[in-house]
Amino acid sequence: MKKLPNINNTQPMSVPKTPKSGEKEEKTGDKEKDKKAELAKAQRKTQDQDMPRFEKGGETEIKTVKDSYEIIAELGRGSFGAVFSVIRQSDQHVFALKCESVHMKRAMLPNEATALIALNMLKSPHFVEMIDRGTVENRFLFVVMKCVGRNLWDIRMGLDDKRYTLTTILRIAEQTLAALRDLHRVGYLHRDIKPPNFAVGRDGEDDYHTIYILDFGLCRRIATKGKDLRIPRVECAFRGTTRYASLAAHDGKEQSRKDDLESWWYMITEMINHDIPWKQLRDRDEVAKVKNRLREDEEFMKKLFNQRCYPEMKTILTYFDQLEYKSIPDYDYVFNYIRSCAIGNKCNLNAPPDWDPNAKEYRGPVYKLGEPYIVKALE
Ligand SMILES: Nc1ncnc2c1ncn2[C@@H]1O[C@H](COP(=O)(O)OP(=O)(O)OP(=O)(O)O)[C@@H](O)[C@H]1O
Repeated sequence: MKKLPNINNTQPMSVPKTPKSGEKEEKTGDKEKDKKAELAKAQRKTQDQDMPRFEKGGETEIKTVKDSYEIIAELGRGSFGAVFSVIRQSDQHVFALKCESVHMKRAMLPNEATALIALNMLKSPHFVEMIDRGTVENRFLFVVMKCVGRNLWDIRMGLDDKRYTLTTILRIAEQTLAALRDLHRVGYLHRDIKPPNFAVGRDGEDDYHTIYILDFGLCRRIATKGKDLRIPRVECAFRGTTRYASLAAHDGKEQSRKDDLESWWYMITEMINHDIPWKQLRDRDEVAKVKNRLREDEEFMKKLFNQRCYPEMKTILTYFDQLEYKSIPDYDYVFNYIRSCAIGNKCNLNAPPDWDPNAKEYRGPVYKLGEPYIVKALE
């Protein structure tokens, strides 16, 4: 086996402990559950066998018509398959290679690749560039894209007390909001907004303070040429992750831009309060009940925030709740409340983010106000 180069910047990623993304968690009896679990285990085994086997020697290179890529390390493994760091042989640049077994019941990677192509038409600092794609016959599909660093869940789990500072949270809020706005501008919904699906640039690189949006396996195209929004389906299967799912997703309704934003609100709320009241709950209906209580019981919400950012976060949630399926959210309005939260709490916005405490100052992308919703170049 070839000697592998040492890639200092590539950090292995642990599997996030957040609830996993799901499609349809049906309520079934014990026997049926066991049968399903066994089937899933068998399917998982086949999928695992389909993945590149670079560690056992031999399989270190993946070829496409454009180039060839040497596998260096495994970055993550999930329900979909696996992500590896690779070196492009023509120029020795590092990229990430995301693989999905051809034996998946429902292929997600082709959807992700189509979305990435559309996203790359807009030069957003929060999108990773997809540079290549291909198939290894009868085993796996793959896409080659920019390699990023740790995700927002893993970073938090590695901090003292597992807590971000408020300054970092508000920077995260600002960048992830901009990422969502840009995604929606290209005509896509994400439908699985959660901390593991955002990652920062790689340590030591210029973009270490930039946050990227990842994992478009569940995303859905909502806009097409000349048409802003698809007609909503009457009933939809659950898509997303229970902890961060919007109330509409809980109700089996068609999701739209407002639902990604509602998930974003739960994600930021969890960071501000170091917790979320429905964290321990597994039943989706029980989780929805607590999310509803947040709206109905002012004291419950006040207590949750313990004064920190309460007025701003409450205003933002009230605004999201007023939006309809077809509404184009006012992202700048939300950003202004995030900024006012930073000013009210005397945050030093020049401070570096918690994942880079030794940096002189913050150098992430700043939120741009007044971005047109319809992007002319994409029309
Ligand atoms: N471009 C990339 N560069 C570096 N690491 C990446 C990249 N894309 C994904 N990863 C890492 O690989 C892991 C899995 O990736 P991703 O979230 O895309 O897959 P997933 O399994 O579909 O997600 P889920 O956990 O929702 O099932 C994550 O830990 C993520 O941080």
